[in-house]
Amino acid sequence: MNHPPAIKLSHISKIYANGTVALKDLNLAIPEAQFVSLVGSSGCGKSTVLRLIAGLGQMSSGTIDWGLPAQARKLAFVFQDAALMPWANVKENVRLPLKLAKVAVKDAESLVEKTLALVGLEKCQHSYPRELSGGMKMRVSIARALVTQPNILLMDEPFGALDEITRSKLNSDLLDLWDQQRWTVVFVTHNIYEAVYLSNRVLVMGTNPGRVVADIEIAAPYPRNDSFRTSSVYMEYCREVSQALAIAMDYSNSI
Ligand SMILES: Nc1ncnc2c1ncn2[C@@H]1O[C@H](COP(=O)(O)OP(=O)(O)OP(=O)(O)O)[C@@H](O)[C@H]1O
Repeated sequence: MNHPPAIKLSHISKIYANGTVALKDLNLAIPEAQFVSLVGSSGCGKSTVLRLIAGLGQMSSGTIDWGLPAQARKLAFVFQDAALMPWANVKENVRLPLKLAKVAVKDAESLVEKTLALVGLEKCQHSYPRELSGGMKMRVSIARALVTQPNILLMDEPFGALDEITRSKLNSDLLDLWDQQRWTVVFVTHNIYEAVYLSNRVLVMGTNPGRVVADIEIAAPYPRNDSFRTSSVYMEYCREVSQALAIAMDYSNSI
């Protein structure tokens, strides 16, 4: 049976108030439970796409259609900056969205505990953000998104500020979680290696105006692990994405 896509963007354009044409006639269909990365040079409109999907801003034209009706759709957003509340400990930070959504205390408690365990934060649940490394802060930020039990996860360069080893560990942990939970993920990154490692599909965007110029399926099976990272198949996909990116940049520079 053919399911409708979880998210379908049709003929999306976005012109900001200052006249910047961030997106023009962007079309994109993301099936349910797919892990999709958006890569592209700075300013090509990756974050704009995520923000429009999240409903944070209005499109100038075009439509977004959803596989799930509004009441069943649960989106969560993870930003590069973990933006934790400094006065609250890890557990309180993770509980915050449930508090805002007025979830009953007992239900919230069990959801928070389950989520802390899921992302490996039980041991530091009483720590404050100032006591955490960048990687741990990002785990808290991911936990704060997952505690709402999303079915669509939007991630805007979540690991962009982390060192390579921490990024690589968080990539593996995120993929393990996705394997269990199968949210639909739209992941923005500048890092080709990260995009190929994580994704079912890598979409390369071109600039001026922002649009999708290449749609590359990463057909390697999951679960993926370090042996995938060191395989020739992986390197071949990285090369393919890198070439598509170079073509997109050349084209953008020539117009
Ligand atoms: N609020 C805004 N007002 C005016 N222009 C904006 C606004 N937000 C983004 N832009 C412009 O729209 C274009 C796309 O921006 P966007 O942040 O979506 O790109 P990006 O690909 O995510 O960039 P980066 O990789 O640097 O984060 C850029 O030219 C940017 O300067």
